[in-house]
Amino acid sequence: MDDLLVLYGGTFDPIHNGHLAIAQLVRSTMQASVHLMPSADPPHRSRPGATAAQRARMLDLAVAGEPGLHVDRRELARDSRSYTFETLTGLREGEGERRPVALVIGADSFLGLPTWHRWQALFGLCHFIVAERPGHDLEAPWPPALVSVVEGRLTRDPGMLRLAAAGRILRLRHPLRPESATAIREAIAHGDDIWRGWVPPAVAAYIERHGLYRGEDGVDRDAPPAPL
Ligand SMILES: Nc1ncnc2c1ncn2[C@@H]1O[C@H](COP(=O)(O)OP(=O)(O)OP(=O)(O)O)[C@@H](O)[C@H]1O
Ligand SMILES: O=C(O)c1ccc[n+]([C@@H]2O[C@H](COP(=O)([O-])O)[C@@H](O)[C@H]2O)c1
Repeated sequence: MDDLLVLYGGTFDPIHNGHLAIAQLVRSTMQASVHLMPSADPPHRSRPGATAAQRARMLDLAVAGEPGLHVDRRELARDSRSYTFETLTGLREGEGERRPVALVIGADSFLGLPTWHRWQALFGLCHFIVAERPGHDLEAPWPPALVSVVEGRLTRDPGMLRLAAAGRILRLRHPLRPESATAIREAIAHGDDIWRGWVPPAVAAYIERHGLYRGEDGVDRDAPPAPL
């Protein structure tokens, strides 16, 4: 069987130290590279405060000098909303059916899985690696739809994710990470410097240089377009 491919999808608007800590933990737990995969600008909901190109550039800066962490731009090649089902279906066309593929998601995303496009089919396409997150208790009762599909899939053994191509759910145990991209954007918009400690220094410098997240909706519309 081919080696495990680990993807960590997100808006990353911007990437923060919580994302990075989880990516590092997954790298060491799974003994595998982790590919951070920014989603495209969604056309049908409020757009991110930074463009897709800027969000991907901040990811590049965050993983520079981090062996085993990479940026995967496959969702940026499409100009429509990136449904994970479509991303993984496309990936399977290239990688085949047998390669183990795992998707890293936080507890909030996991508990909301039944709202995702063709979510039940995802278990035929990938494993899930679930990170705990403050305010989203994985011990509390789960949505009933999730319970019925998840049954028999949960594992605490990372090795299980290499024994099949898809379908397992690995729960990570780790110290909770309080960072959130919303809190970062809000702090910047309010002129509060606290956010600087929540992102890697190179990302903080990029945000400042490009005047990101200063406007009401996170976009500084008066700023001249800055080169990436
Ligand atoms: N502090 C955290 N702890 C655990 N998981 C996290 C944390 N922050 C983000 N994640 C997970 O990482 C993935 C990508 O997150 P995303 O880019 O949406 O960041 P976010 O901080 O949740 O952003 P926002 O506040 O804009 O919703 C999601 O699955 C999310 O659950
Ligand atoms: O496919 C879907 O319906 C779907 C719905 C919500 C989120 N996702 C994916 O989940 C990941 C985290 O999303 P977000 O919005 O929390 O950054 C990201 O890769 C999204 O593309 C996917």
